[in-house]
Amino acid sequence: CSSGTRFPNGDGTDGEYVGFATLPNQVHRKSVKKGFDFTLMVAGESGLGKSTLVNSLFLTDMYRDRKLLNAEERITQTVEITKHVVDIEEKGVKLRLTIVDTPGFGDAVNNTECWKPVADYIDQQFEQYFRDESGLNRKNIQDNRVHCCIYFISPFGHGLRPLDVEFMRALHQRVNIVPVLAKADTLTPSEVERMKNKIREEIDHYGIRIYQFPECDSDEDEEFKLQDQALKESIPFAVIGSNTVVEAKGRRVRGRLYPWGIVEGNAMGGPVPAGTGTSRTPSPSCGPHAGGLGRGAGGAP
Ligand SMILES: Nc1nc2c(ncn2[C@@H]2O[C@H](COP(=O)(O)OP(=O)(O)OP(=O)(O)O)[C@@H](O)[C@H]2O)c(=O)[nH]1
Repeated sequence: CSSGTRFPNGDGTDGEYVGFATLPNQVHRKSVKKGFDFTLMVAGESGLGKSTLVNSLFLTDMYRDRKLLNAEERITQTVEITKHVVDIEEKGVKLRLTIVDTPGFGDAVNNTECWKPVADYIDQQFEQYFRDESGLNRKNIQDNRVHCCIYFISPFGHGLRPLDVEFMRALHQRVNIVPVLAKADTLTPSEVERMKNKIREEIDHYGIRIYQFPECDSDEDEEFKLQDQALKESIPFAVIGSNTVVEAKGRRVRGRLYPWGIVEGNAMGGPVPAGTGTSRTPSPSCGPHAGGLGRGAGGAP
């Protein structure tokens, strides 16, 4: 027995079916029309390339308000929590993406509770959303809750620093943390692997709860399952950011130009040998495979 009804068209043919079976379609249509809100936060020690990566991820100059000459110079130190909003549309689906850039910590003489302003900011957004949801006008609530925090870990240490542990432990109950190994172009592939292992061990050891990717559906095909597995195993992702566009083999790419070659900073390319060295570029740099292969036969810095 079905509760649905088929409304006939004017010409006597069967019309649109209306019943609860159409609910998923209705919800889908409504959500697509309304668009989605997503807020991404970047946090971590000062100078690890947070602002740069945000800029390179979205292929835009999110810091154009900073009054300096060009994009590279405009990335100056972030001294307060700043918010940038971009409206993105892909195949008719709208996304209002908010990036929250937080001041890097570690510069001050006393770094005690340096995580506090960030934790307070996240709490305030929750409280605002809760207030809006409890209010009368619930139709047009702006969701500013922080959905994800990309946490930058220094490539220059030997794993997590005490401040990293403190910071992530202060945030892990509040937000989904995705740890990344910053400036991966400064490490060789084996160094990247070693650092990743160390960081994974320490995350476990200190009981830090990072974001867990959802389980893959059992009916997915094998290739997808393997990709999914590789993605999960490559956490913390190694990342490389760049604000400058460089030319490599006739292609203009966002990358970092070194005396021995180019490290491509976008999630797009394969190897782009440049100059006389046999350097290679990681591909893709913003994803799990970013291995930081910047050092070529031309010599390390
Ligand atoms: N080698 C290398 N350098 C990078 C990378 N990303 C950024 N940089 C450089 O690192 C410096 C600091 O970058 P920012 O993006 O300002 O760093 P931040 O983490 O936002 O710094 P704060 O504003 O102090 O929090 C700049 O000179 C960047 O050009 C990277 O992937 N590799």
